[in-house]
Amino acid sequence: MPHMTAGHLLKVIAIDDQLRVIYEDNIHFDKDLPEFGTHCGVHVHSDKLTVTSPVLMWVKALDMILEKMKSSGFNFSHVKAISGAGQQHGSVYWKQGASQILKNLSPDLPLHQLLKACFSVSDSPVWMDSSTTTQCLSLEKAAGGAQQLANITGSRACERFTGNQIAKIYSQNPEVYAQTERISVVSSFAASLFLSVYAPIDYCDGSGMNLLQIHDKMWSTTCLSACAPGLEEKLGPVVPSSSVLGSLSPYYIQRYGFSPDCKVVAFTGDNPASLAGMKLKEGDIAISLGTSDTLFLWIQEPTPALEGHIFCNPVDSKAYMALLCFKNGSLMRERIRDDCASGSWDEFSRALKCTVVGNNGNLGFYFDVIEITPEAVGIHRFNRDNNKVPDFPKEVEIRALIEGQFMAKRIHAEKLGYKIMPRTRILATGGASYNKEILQVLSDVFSAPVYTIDTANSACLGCAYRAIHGLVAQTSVSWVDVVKLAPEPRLVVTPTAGTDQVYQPLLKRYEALEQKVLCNPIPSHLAK
Ligand SMILES: Nc1ncnc2c1ncn2[C@@H]1O[C@H](COP(=O)(O)OP(=O)(O)O)[C@@H](O)[C@H]1O
Ligand SMILES: O=C(CO)[C@@H](O)[C@H](O)COP(=O)(O)O
Repeated sequence: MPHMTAGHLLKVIAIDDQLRVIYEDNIHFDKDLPEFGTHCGVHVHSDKLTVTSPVLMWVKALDMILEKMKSSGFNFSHVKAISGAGQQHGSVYWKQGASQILKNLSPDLPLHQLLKACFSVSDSPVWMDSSTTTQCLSLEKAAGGAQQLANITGSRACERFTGNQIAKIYSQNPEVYAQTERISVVSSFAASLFLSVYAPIDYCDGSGMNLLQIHDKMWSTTCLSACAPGLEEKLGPVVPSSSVLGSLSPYYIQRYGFSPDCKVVAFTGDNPASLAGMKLKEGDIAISLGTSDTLFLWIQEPTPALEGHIFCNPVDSKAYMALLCFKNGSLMRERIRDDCASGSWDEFSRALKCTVVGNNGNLGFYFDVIEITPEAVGIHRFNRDNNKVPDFPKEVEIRALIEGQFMAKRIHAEKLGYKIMPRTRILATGGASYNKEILQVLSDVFSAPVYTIDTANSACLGCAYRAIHGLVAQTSVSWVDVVKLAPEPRLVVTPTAGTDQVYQPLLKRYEALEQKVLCNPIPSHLAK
């Protein structure tokens, strides 16, 4: 059961009926599709706030990965269902007439040639974009304030959320908006490619738009009309995340040999998909260390706040998930790795091993790009006396980065009401969860054991499980039954004895220093 997710890679996993992974591969946007000139899959524009990806790059990556599967001899005819995930909040703008082209795809040609003329916006805004502050302010005003908007949609207005991105396109280019017949999020866009008709947005990814009422799962008319006219029609319906959307398009049956019985199950966001892939239980805390770092929890009763987000739950339509997003994740770690560890993860890990827990009181904040949690930018280093210092020795810098990233996660999770208990398990995923030394710091800072699943690619795996769930969700088979054969998370590290005493005072200091960093004005060229 293949399925797709888009970060700076397009990935695929296929599993068999015992939930064993039988195929896994990816396309690296920068390396495999250099003609699009992206860095980490995106273009950062000169204002440093606008961040986009070429939509045709995503389409071509899908062509490439399917061709790779075909040449490796993958048997497409056995696939019963496809589901997938995409980075959250990013959006795709289909031009008037695109639905007709989509319906009549010739199996002789690759998708990127067939769909060339289908998009009214060729560079899709992605989750890293933070250029819509004006639109956020007016949306909060229209909803009766930031908290009120959070009560309705699960989040206060956020620059990257799709409603604000649409509002920006409408206000700057009303003619482009008028030429758009349908707006998809990245996940529903990918599902549309497999269906050859526009796919509905699922409840869960819909909750990352500042447009959906998370309680009754209907579009909010107040929010829609505050963003752009006629928006409901361009967004189409929303559906439960486990819905079967329809059968796979004949294009794939003829070109790759899929079965005509293969179903497409609703696609969703990458973080919700990870929640599914990790078999999260109540009380667990999931930390994804991907391009962005995210922390999420399964919750029953949503209490939206000004910080963090509440999304509908991807596997239980009565439940929710809470999420915190940290923008300076892997790319920040890579930058410090390149500056302080000659570009080698091994050298980076050695530095973590040879430095002491608590870093002798040295603390750092590392935000190359404007951070989401907390809202701050720049690199700020403090010695044990809380004095700002211009630099640290290389090993100290590496530990300060990793300890700082995890202290921020613990502090902000606790602000959301999360309490670390003796039975707390941290489930780690994403590219950096391959790194045991990084996970040891995570375990020490949280004073809790860290588990991983066999693939760091939990979003992809979660969608394979969701594909099976979609097929049986109409019957009485529950999610828990569907994933019962899936391997249990594996214990990787436990907290080093005595570290809690070291981190308790450091966490207090970090929280106080964070306030100082916030107070520093954001440089005017980066001001939101
Ligand atoms: N051994 C490692 N140590 C730390 N980070 C790593 C290691 N291997 C890969 N990574 C990081 O993982 C990131 C990719 O994570 P991934 O979860 O695949 O990304 P995405 O969020 O785009 O799906 C890379 O940017 C890289 O920095
Ligand atoms: O904006 C968020 C969550 O709110 C991000 O987590 C995106 O969903 C992008 O994910 P990655 O590319 O880091 O996987």
